[in-house]
Amino acid sequence: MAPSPAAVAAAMPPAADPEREEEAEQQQTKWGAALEGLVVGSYCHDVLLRGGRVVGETLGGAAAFVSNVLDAASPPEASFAVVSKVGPDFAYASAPAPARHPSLLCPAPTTSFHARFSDAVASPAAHAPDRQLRRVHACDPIYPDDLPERRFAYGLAVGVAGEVLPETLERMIRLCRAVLVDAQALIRAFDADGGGGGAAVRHMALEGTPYARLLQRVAFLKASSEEAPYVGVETARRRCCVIVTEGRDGCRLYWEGGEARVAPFPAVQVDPTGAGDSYLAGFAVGLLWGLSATDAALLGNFFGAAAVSQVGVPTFHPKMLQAVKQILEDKERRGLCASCKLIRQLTTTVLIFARHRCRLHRQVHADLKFTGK
Ligand SMILES: Nc1ncnc2c1ncn2[C@@H]1O[C@H](COP(=O)(O)OP(=O)(O)O)[C@@H](O)[C@H]1O
Ligand SMILES: O=P([O-])([O-])O[C@@H]1[C@@H](O)[C@H](O)[C@@H](O)[C@H](O)[C@@H]1O
Repeated sequence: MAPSPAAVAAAMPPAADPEREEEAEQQQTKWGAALEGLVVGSYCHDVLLRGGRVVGETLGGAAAFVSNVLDAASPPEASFAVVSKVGPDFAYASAPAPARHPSLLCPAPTTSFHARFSDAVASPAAHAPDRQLRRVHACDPIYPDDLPERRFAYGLAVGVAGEVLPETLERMIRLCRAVLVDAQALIRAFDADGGGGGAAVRHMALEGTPYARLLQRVAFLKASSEEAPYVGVETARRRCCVIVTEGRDGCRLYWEGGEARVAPFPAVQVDPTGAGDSYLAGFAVGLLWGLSATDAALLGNFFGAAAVSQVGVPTFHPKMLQAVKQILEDKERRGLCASCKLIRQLTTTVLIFARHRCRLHRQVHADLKFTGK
């Protein structure tokens, strides 16, 4: 029987609790000197197109969005390493939105995607696919030997172009105490170049892949509502806790014997790219701060909403981050764990910073000449 989300969340080591120092020390001896995470997945180049016209070119790849949130909101004692591969053409090693965590350099070109957005003003259905992806270049896969030879507190398998091989995921599971996986790393297939500029991205059933047998050793599997049918939620929830993100409707958690819906935060969607990635990182950060899985999902929704409010890898206002960290620290110190309180506090933060975000939108729009939805 799959463990409950509470049991799985407990597998993820929260930041130091002074009352549990001895236990923390023992865990650290077993799982490495620090509360260190391992992020595996390649950075990429994203080209955003609307009506056949390029409206934005940005740093992409789940690893970029994930490390952005981990850098911004992890507890002070938590760190992480990124294993990512890029080619000599990689454009964002020192650009204004840099890939701060170094990557392994390969002779192959950097993975790149073209995302085609429809001209529709707004999609009427919350779960309708909002973009068509084509993979234009694929860098080398990440092999088990590319991973550092040490233990990690947690791992995030966040490939975008099939680069996290089954044997690499297996190695992550061995090295990390708890592994969180984005389904997009496991179920993407790439149709041969049909002449339309790259390979169309489609999905295959998880059950038919070599990753399926590893699921029972994974803590959390996150899928978007578009990916969920390919994951097979009813089968997967018997092996691990499954999170289905539902765009502007928030998300749902499924485990064997239960499920929970977690409410979204308000956002003005500018560019949906990176919402799922930022969600997963926010969720992991929540667990590191010692939140329950459903409260951590709330933090996932918070960072997912922040991601859609900007083009490319989002910039967070330092005061907003300070406010969020204060909420998380208070919760830790005073043991406040009621979701409704967390919702109230985070919603207030969203509203306070909405004005700033609007200014930032205008600036980013002007910089990138992105036409918006
Ligand atoms: N328009 C939106 N308004 C508010 N939150 C959003 C919006 N779109 C996405 N999110 C947040 O980001 C999460 C991931 O978005 P989703 O679109 O489901 O994933 P993906 O980017 O993988 O398709 C959602 O669960 C939600 O928390
Ligand atoms: O939008 P999202 O699903 O969270 O994740 C996205 C991937 O699906 C896409 O392949 C990649 O090019 C983007 O940079 C981003 O990582």
